[in-house]
Amino acid sequence: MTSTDAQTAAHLAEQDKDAGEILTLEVGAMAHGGHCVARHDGRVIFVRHAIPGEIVNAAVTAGGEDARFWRADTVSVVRPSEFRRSHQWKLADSIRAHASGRHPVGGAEFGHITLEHQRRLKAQVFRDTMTRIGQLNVEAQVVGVAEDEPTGLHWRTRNAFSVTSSGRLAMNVHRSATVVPVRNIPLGVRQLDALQLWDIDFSGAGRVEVATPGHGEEVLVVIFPLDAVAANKKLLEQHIGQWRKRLIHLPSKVSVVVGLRSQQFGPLEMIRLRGRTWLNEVVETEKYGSHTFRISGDGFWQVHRDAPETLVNAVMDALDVQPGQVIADLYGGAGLFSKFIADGVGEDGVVLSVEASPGASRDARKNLHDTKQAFVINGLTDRILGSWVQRPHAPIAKGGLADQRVDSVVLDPPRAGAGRATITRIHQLAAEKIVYVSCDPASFARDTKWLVEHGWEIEESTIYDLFPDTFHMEMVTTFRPSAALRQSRNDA
Ligand SMILES: C[S@@+](CC[C@H](N)C(=O)[O-])C[C@H]1O[C@@H](n2cnc3c(N)ncnc32)[C@H](O)[C@@H]1O
Repeated sequence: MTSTDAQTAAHLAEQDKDAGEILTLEVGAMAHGGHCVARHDGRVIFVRHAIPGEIVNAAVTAGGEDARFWRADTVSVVRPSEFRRSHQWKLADSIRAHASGRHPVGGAEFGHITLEHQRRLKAQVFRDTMTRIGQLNVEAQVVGVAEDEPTGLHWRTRNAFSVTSSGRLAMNVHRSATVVPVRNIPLGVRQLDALQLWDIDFSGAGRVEVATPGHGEEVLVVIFPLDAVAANKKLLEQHIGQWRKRLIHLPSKVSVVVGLRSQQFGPLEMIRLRGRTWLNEVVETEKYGSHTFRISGDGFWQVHRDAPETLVNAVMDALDVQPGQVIADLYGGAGLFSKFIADGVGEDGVVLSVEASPGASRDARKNLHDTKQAFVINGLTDRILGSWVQRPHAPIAKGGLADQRVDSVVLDPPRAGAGRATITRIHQLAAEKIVYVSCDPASFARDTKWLVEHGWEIEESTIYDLFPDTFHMEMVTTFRPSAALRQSRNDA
């Protein structure tokens, strides 16, 4: 143990009586979540900021006699991997952070690994997760975005910040409420750093979200007040007055709103401080044309600057849309896929875009208003599917399918996946094809297992590296009915 490692042990032990012990570990495979699996005295330890095959000194960050497993952060490397490089972001670099007596911020846990090897590890994590949870052997290739820098930096168009007690933008330490002020975001698009939001005092805010589209100059800043501020009208007004003054010097293309939300999926009340409550996102593809989308302050949008184009191409290629088809776009957001699918099915076809958030559904209605074949249905996927399955003869506006059969289903659920009930209902639609867009291998593996139990087979699966320098990945997978499922449908 070096003297720096000893300092690390001391500062960790101050915060958690079980933590702080420095262990020398030979680390094994990368697991889902961005940590390598190691063993010490018969105990499993999840080690972050390491690379499979390395020997590292790691400081225990969560321990305890009764814990099923411990967690540890690499603080120095005894035998480095040939794929190790110096971390791209000082505040997220575990080795430099612990050497200066603090924890690294979360969000760039693969920054110490060469981009090529990050992608190999993502393929391995996907394969292992599919075997362990999905009980299936699936190989998928990892495809990067062609324009990505070899460093894996400068791609995030959506960035969320905590706020320090003195009002500065900050990032959270992994699994912790501890915040670290930031003065740049290396993973963010360059336009974000240029705004210098770090110099602004956001006192009174609990969170600040910044949307900086990959293509264009518009920016939307959403300030979420602390609960105590949101609950006190006079205090809120005071802070709004201060934020308005402090943000006055920002370029004219920067819109700022205050966001107040009372419940998940409830509408976001937006108080406009300057500019608009939404921005435009332009999606240009060579094969499927271009569209502009209006995205409000609380609306979901794919995070990598080139993710919308990449996923539209992948989903449209997988669907192979034909004129006149009926296609369900579940978890449809602001209508990204629905808009391109609507072009493909044409006026004789139907697109059913299902989305739970009222704000995103409002955006979807605006984005799809000139396509009469597209219907935006606001509600929970599970409930809408239940209604389609039970009342297929009812008109679409009354919760039915107007007697039409769904040809293909696209689903792009949040990280938690779709869940068993929703998967069963999707199966009951008896479509010819399911295209599943997933950002989480574990929930995807679980949902796949249920689809396979219902008789579906994977035709093709591709992993898109839309989150470089992090452990996250995006999968697009096409499922087809197996021969047995087809037979049982014919027999029915
Ligand atoms: C990963 S995003 C995908 C959005 C869209 N496909 C896109 O690419 O822009 C998931 C979306 O599902 C919505 N959502 C989450 N849970 C839902 C549910 N149970 N039913 C319907 N929509 C849901 C979220 O509001 C979000 O817009």
